[in-house]
Amino acid sequence: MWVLLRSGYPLRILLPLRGAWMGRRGLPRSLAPGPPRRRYRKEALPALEAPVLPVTTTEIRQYLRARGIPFQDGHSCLRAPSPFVGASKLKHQTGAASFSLFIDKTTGRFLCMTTLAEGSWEDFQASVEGQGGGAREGVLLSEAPEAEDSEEVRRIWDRAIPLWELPESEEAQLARMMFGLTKVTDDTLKRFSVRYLRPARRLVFPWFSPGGLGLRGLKLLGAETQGDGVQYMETTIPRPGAYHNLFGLPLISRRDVEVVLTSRELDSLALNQSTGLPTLALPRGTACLPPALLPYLEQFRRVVLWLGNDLRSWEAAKLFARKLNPKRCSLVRPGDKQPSPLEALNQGLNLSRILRTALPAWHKSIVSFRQLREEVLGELSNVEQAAGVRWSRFPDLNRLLKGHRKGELTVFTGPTGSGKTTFISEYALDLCTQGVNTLWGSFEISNVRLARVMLTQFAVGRLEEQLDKYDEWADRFEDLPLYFMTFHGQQSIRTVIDTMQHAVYVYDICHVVIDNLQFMMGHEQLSTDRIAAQDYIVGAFRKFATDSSCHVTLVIHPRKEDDDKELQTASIFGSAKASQEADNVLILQDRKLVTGPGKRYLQVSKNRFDGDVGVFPLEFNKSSLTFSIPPKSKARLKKIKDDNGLVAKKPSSGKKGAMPQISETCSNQARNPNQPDLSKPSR
Ligand SMILES: Nc1ncnc2c1ncn2[C@@H]1O[C@H](COP(=O)(O)OP(=O)(O)OP(=O)(O)O)[C@@H](O)[C@H]1O
Repeated sequence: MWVLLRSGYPLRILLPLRGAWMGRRGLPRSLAPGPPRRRYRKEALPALEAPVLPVTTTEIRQYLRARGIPFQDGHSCLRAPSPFVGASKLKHQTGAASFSLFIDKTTGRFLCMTTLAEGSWEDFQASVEGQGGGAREGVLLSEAPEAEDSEEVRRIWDRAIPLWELPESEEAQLARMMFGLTKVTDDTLKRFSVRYLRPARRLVFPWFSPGGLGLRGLKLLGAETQGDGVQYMETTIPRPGAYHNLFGLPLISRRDVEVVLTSRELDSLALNQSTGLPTLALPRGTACLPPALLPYLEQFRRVVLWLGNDLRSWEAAKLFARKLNPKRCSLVRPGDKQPSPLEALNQGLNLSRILRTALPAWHKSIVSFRQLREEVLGELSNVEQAAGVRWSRFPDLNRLLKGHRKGELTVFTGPTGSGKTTFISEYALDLCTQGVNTLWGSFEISNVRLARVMLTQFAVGRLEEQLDKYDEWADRFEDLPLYFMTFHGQQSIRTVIDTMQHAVYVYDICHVVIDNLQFMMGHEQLSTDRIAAQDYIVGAFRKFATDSSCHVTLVIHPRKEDDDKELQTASIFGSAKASQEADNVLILQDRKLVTGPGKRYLQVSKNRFDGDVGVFPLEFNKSSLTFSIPPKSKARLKKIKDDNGLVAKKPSSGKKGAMPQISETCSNQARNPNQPDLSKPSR
């Protein structure tokens, strides 16, 4: 089901389907709603062919002033009287309550807190100008819970019971141990209305509609021991993309001016119990902070983010603070003495004291080492995490690049028709399956074709021969945090960057793939114009990557060279700017060193992170369209050039004309325990 967002931006999202989730995610079939069902909803609105220019805060203000609508400036939203509240009701609202419409300063999307009507900036304008009938009913484009979901929610909620009411105390003890709740009191569980679903052994966290309008959804949490630790599994109704529960909201009073944000419901329980402070848990943890939640956080003058105990949580906290307005945010830094709130409670630490160590998120333009020293220590003591997300299908890429890091620019090139799109699709899919929110800009091939390639790679096999499995794979695929720009053909760089910025704000995108740069070059005839245009575009992507803390992978065609020559960094079309600006340069080589049909090798010719460069072979599998080498055939990996098996440090990488550096062997590499079994779905 492809639903177009009416945001004015050419973005399409893949929405996960419901129906199959229960059995699939481990709940007993007795509770599952039967066989997978597909429900198609008509597209809310026709596709927008031409992208609409994004709205700015200044334009929103000007519009409100021109229409005589009073407004107040907030942290991330503007507040105004809601046109969706009837005149009679409005009369009863006084003070701040009468300004119940929240307009997101970045996107112009609005939410009326009284009627829960929501929509885009264009919808708001249409309503003000007397054409917005739908919004007045409070259902405009809002995700009203579907009847089937409501039934499911009700059925599960009714079957779940409070933990302390479990008849067998042994069972209750076991459940508390599994979820680390031994120190969380019944009182706390009661306050937050947490229940337990016995047959599925899941904790159940409710999502109540604001204003006491009933139960809107649920999150079910399972726990399994894994080695020394516990692995948690989450399921939400509705699906994650529509599950906008700020857990703990009913306990917040209008007068609260401080809040602690956590990434898990369990952490909120621990924090609230030991500090008595208002706490809210984000619905999807560190994965994203949907702007739809921002209006609910406007009332707080101070927001403390305590998201977890790893570097990823720390990165997420910094990103979320940008959206919330860094000036009101403080961040609890992960560390030995500062684990997650629940762990802190269980270790008998003083949570209030930890909160007092929270660092301000806002930095002046000039900082001293004093402000950076903790951050540097964090990176040094978490070397693995600082190296980024590791590929599960490409251990050789991990060996050379160490991982995929935010804020970097990767330039990728290879001969025409060599399989660049096919490779980069699998490289990005691999990261996406590990929770890296990804945005694709495919200007050459249509999104349908690209999605087909990706789905084949995801399923690691030809789906045309097993259409009965299509729904199962497509359902899993839809759950990935994957978005596509709907551009096709030539586009202006400004429009593309605007769309990327919008996607970072709305979907917390961490990786953008642009295939390929030539589609932003316009129609300059002279080669000097073309080179200048390319330099400008590369500079714009570089700046975006740094400013947005987002990784950009940019495909660039090589310049025309002799067919039998290998490509090098200098073969990238244009001046040396692309390779200078890039943090990583990857080249898909298809000649000379490896021969035979389907054989390619990937060369890392620049690596700014730690300088390791080298090459490794890729074997194309025509039926699954994958390049990743199945673990079993690793022994077949060839030593390509290097005689001593050492990794070369970059002597001249990134410089014009740099030659491929010494390669390395990779035959006996241990399998990453996190690497999914490619014969099975990864989730
Ligand atoms: N190693 C390979 N061996 C044989 N066929 C391949 C290989 N890699 C990709 N292909 C196939 O070749 C075709 C072109 O691949 P792809 O579009 O990925 O190339 P590209 O380098 O991106 O092309 P372009 O230069 O036009 O952008 C696809 O049908 C793909 O399945």
